[in-house]
This record gives sequence, structure tokens and C-alpha cells, in this order.
Amino acid sequence: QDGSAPAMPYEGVEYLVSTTVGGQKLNLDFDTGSADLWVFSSGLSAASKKGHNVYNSASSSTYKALSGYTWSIQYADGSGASGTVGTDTVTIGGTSVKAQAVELATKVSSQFVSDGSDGLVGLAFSNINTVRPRSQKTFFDNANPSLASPLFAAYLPFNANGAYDFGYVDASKYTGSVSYAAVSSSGGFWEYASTSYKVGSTAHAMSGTTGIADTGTTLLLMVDSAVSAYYASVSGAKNTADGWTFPCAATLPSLAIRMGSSAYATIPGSLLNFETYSGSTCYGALQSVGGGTQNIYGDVFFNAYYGIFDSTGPRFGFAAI
Ligand SMILES: O=C(CN1CCCCC1)Nc1ccc2c(c1)OCO2
Repeated sequence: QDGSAPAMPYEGVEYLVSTTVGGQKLNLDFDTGSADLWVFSSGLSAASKKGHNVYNSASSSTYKALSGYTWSIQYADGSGASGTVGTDTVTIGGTSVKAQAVELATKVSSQFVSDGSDGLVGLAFSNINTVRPRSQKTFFDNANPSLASPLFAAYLPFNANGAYDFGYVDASKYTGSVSYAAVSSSGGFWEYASTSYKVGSTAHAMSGTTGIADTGTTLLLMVDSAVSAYYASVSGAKNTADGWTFPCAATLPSLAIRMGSSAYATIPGSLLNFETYSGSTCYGALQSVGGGTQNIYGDVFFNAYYGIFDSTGPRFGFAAI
């Protein structure tokens, strides 16, 4: 059954979706860059639980333990969590999955204790799920057969309430037409070729590079050649130990990213100033991915484009919002 759930912006760093697990309400971070659905659980220390809604499997009549199963995940930002596993009914908007694998956190890193989410809903491909001895399916994989169309979509407007749509594309959430990029899911991500970009109207090659559609990452993280070329056009831009900064008064050029073998997605300069860094110095929404050839297109991308995660293909669709 199709459905749509509101996504509420939280402190400019993520979007939270109210989700019920065994009838218990939690605010979860939907992450298309990972494939584990995990929740803060009653098994956490009191200190870790502080400020969070917590799932208690003992008070759910529909919970079933998966005895001997465990999970442990490390994210690229150094955060992580681990614990035990069971199944329960998970409802997101109007879409319900009966026996969804629910990973109960008995340990979470400090980043999660101070974060606004009560856990994550991983919406990448199930081949990167961390549950052992047998990996588990994502909410989307489980819900897919019941959906009118085998897809979900992310609508994450800047500093405004958004939505995740399951089973249909909502034409009221975008303008113009949808373009598509072919996805290779072997690495577990919604990953596509991304081999050139434009700073303003100047095009540059980015050979052999890919991009992933990652709603769990706040910023745009790209290979150093692209990041350096972008900030070379911003007078006063500096690469500090914390990342790229520039004078807040600077006019930022747009950044167009080639998506697959066809269209470009253009991020306006107005979305590329992330926050004040210090005084009249600002911090960029475009930062270095560190190493490798995989760009991470996070929430800043979705602030400009409705993203369609289509399992037919699979393919990633995008349309300006
Ligand atoms: O770690 C993440 C996203 N992650 C999603 C789950 C919650 C914690 C944050 N993104 C990320 C952060 C830094 C990176 C990176 C990706 O690639 C290289 O550097």
C-alpha cells in the first residue's frame, strides 16, 4: 500500500520521519546511503538514552526476537552503533511492513546520543545490511511488492517540511520533467556515473567518478579536483583544517553535476553556503569527500531536486523542486 510520510528538518543537518515500530513512535533518519533499520532500545545505558524516544521490545505484542542475531555498523563519518535483532511491524505514512527486521541498539556512538534521531531507516540495497548470521531486508525491499510502483521518492526542501513517498511519484512536488541516471547497485548504493560538472557555466571533466544519492549525509561531498575548481572561483575561499570556508559576502556560483550519461542537476549558489563558520566567514555546503572516486550527494542535492529511487533498472530519477 502506497503512502507518504512527512520529513521534518532538524537543525539543518537531517530530516526526521515519525515512524511506528510495534506501535511505538520514533523519529528516524531515513538514510539512502545504508541498509540497516536500527532504533534506540531499552537496552542502552541511561546516559545514551537521554533525550531520545526508545523502543522497548518487551512492550510490543508483535515483536519476535531473532535469537543469536547481531548487527554492527560504522558510518563514513566515524559514528557507529551495534546490538541485537528481532522483527516487528513498522509503519511509515500509510505503508506497513509486518515482519520488518528491527535492529535494537545496545551501543551507540556519541554522535548519535547528541543527534536528534532515535535511529535510522536504511534505504540502500539490502546487500550491505550488517545483520549476521543472515543479512536482513530493508523496509523498501519488504514493502516493494505491495506498492503500486516499485519505487520511493525523497522530497527534502531547504529548511522546510518534506516527505518520503512510497509507491508513487508525486507530480505536485517538482517542476519540469524527470531525468534518470542508470544505477549500479553492486556496491549497495544508489550509485551512478558522474563524470563532469560545471562551475557556473564552465564545464570540467571528472573522469571515472561516480556519485551516490545519500539522504543520510548533510552536505555535498566531492572529489578534490571538483571542490578545488569550485572554490577557485570564490574570492577569499580557504581550505582550513575544518574544510572550505569563504567570506560570507561572496556570491557563490552554481554547481551543475552530471548525473549518469545525460542530464545535469544544477545546485544554485544560494544552497552552497551551509552556515556561518566564524564572524564574517562562512562554511561551504560543498566539501571534500576525502579520497576515492565516489561523490556523496547529500541533503543539499535534495534541497534542489526531488529524488526518485526506482528499483526498475534500477535507476535514480531527479526533477527540480
Ligand atoms: O557518514 C555519513 C552519513 N551517515 C549516515 C548515518 C548517520 C551518520 C552519518 N556521511 C559521510 C560523512 C563523511 C564522509 C562521507 C560520508 O564520505 C567521506 O566522508
